[in-house]
Amino acid sequence: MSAPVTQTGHTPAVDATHALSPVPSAAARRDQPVPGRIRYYFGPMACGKSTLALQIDHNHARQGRRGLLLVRHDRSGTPTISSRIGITRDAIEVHEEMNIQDLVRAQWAGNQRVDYLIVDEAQFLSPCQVEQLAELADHAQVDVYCFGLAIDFRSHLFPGTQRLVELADELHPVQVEVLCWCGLPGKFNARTQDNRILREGDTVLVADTADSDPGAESTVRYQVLCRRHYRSGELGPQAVPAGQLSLA
Ligand SMILES: Nc1ncnc2c1ncn2[C@@H]1O[C@H](COP(=O)(O)OP(=O)(O)O)[C@@H](O)[C@H]1O
Ligand SMILES: Cc1cn([C@H]2C[C@H](O)[C@@H](COP(=O)(O)O)O2)c(=O)[nH]c1=O
Repeated sequence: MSAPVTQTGHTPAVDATHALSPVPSAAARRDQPVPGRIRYYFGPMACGKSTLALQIDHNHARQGRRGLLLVRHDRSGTPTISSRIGITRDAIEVHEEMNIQDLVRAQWAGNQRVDYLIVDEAQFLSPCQVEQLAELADHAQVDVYCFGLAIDFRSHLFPGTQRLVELADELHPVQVEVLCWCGLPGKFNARTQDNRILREGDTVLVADTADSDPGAESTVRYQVLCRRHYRSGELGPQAVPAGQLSLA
């Protein structure tokens, strides 16, 4: 790009500070509260999101930080964050109309500080509730840890996930791979019934990857697949035995 030319035809001396307004000095910045960070940990079903949520809460709480555990539609049907690895904690159910800022304000009113929020099944938050998390991070310095699915059974972003992807400071794919029956890493959460993939239906349908009642007919469940097998609809030879390790 060439330098601007003035009306008199002279090229002005380049002023490196010309275009941008100055950021505050380091000393001035010390007076500014640092905003909280929003982190979104995402991955397919059963990759370990709830386990990670409880681990992060544990590590913060043991250092004296105060957090709130939030969840929407846990598989257990109760307001808990429940990990398939066996650990479970009570949580606050985020109802559809709940204002998360009001929830935190109610804690403040009871003289309880809130340093961080852990939100499991965050894909089910409304975009408006994600905005409320951003407000808490920016104006109340609350750190926000969200855990959830990226895509629904039709392979589209959940609305809550979309807003989180747009607003979060950090996006973290969970590292533990869930394998498709063919051995490739799976990313797609297929909704299945009677050994075939369902492509139509409500976005929200709480169910597990394991067959809760293998004897029963027509159980809706989920199966994690690679893209090729999600698109072709091939569910593999048969269900793989659920647990390889005993938690006894
Ligand atoms: N019996 C087991 N032995 C060891 N690890 C297990 C067992 N059952 C489940 N897990 C681990 O727990 C993960 C599922 O954790 P969970 O937090 O419930 O997942 P998500 O919240 O992503 O659905 C599995 O991917 C696996 O790594
Ligand atoms: C893909 C998909 C999933 N769900 C539900 C099914 C489970 O109850 C949760 C995900 O639980 P996990 O902790 O990640 O295993 O979400 C849904 O309602 N709609 C969907 O499209």
